Amino acid sequence: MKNEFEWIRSIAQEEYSHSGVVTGIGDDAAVIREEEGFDTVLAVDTMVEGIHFTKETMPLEAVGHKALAVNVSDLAAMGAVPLYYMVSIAVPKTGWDQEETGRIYDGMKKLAARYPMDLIGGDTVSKKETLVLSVTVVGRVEKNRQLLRGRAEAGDVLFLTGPVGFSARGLDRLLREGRAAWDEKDAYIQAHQYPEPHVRYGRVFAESGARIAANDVSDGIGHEGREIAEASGTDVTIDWEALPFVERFKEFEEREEWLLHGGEDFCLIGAASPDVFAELQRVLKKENLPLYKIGTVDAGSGNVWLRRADGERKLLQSGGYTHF
Ligand SMILES: Nc1ncnc2c1ncn2[C@@H]1O[C@H](COP(=O)(O)OP(=O)(O)OP(=O)(O)O)[C@@H](O)[C@H]1O
Ligand SMILES: Cc1ncc(C[n+]2csc(CCOP(=O)(O)O)c2C)c(N)n1
Ligand SMILES: [Mg+2]
Ligand SMILES: [Mg+2]
Ligand SMILES: [Mg+2]
Repeated sequence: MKNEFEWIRSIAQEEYSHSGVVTGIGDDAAVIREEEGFDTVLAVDTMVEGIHFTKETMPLEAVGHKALAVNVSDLAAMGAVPLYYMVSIAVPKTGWDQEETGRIYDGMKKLAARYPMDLIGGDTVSKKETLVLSVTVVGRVEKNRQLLRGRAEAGDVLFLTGPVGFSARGLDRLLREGRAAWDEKDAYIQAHQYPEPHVRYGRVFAESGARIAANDVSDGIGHEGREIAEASGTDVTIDWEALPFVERFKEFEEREEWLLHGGEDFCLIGAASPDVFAELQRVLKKENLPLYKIGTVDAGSGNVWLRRADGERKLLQSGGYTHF
């Protein structure tokens, strides 16, 4: 077994992909240098064993993948390019070994290599009972091009960059069946275990320079739609029948819960004028990236409405996972 310092050396990268790393792992803090013309974007999200995953719902590589992915997703929601990450890991004194924590890092490194992102630091501590993994990410976006939640206006199209409800449907099965449900070919299990952050969408939105509101879907479109509505001083209306793949959920009693409040989907929900939406759809189509119109932004004050095929609207109550 390696001691704490040998272990840190073992997870450190041998070289960095970005020349902006002035000082990486091995000193009191990291030093990075940003280029002219860009703003730095920072986010941190934490995954806690027993709350965000268990050893039955997630392979350890997936825990690493998802801990980084949920953070990259916040960068995507700001239109940023992912560059660097830092990892704080609190490992229980019993029940976890170094081979297992190594697999969490393998999952993070595999995802990081795709962008690429460099691991430039972190922290290692022990604790009782459950593992806690906190990832801080650093990205950059062209000056003043960041995407914000508060940019929606009445008359806008409400859109989604991918399906929702898949992760919640996968989790439902994982909580009942545990490892027996792990299946690389099952889209719902994969959506829960290996969410794909929508970085490319965020970049297309930011590069367009158009007025676009965006938020990533960690807590369900009911919640994220409300955040856009509140920040923009509007209402939003979700058309139930327009939700991507809604027909696959017809037979399930939990369909509203999964699609509207399930969360952990990590696609983007956003708003843009009808003209901008049509142009984005055209540009994204060339890259085989779908963009779904799921509703409208209306004059109002932070409400979320759900509209059925017959046009009937009902106010959507708050839902989704809350920690307090
Ligand atoms: N404990 C905290 N201290 C300081 N700021 C916080 C804290 N928790 C959240 N924030 C800030 O509040 C804002 C919203 O955070 P929140 O975590 O809800 O967003 P998110 O990461 O998009 O959602 P999720 O955590 O569900 O993925 C962000 O600006 C975030 O930095
Ligand atoms: C074992 C297990 N039980 C329940 C869930 C569901 N869950 C946990 S946190 C969260 C919202 C996003 O978290 P945050 O607000 O911290 O971003 C959701 C939907 C899970 N993933 N694993
Ligand atoms: Mg957060
Ligand atoms: Mg977010
Ligand atoms: Mg987040």
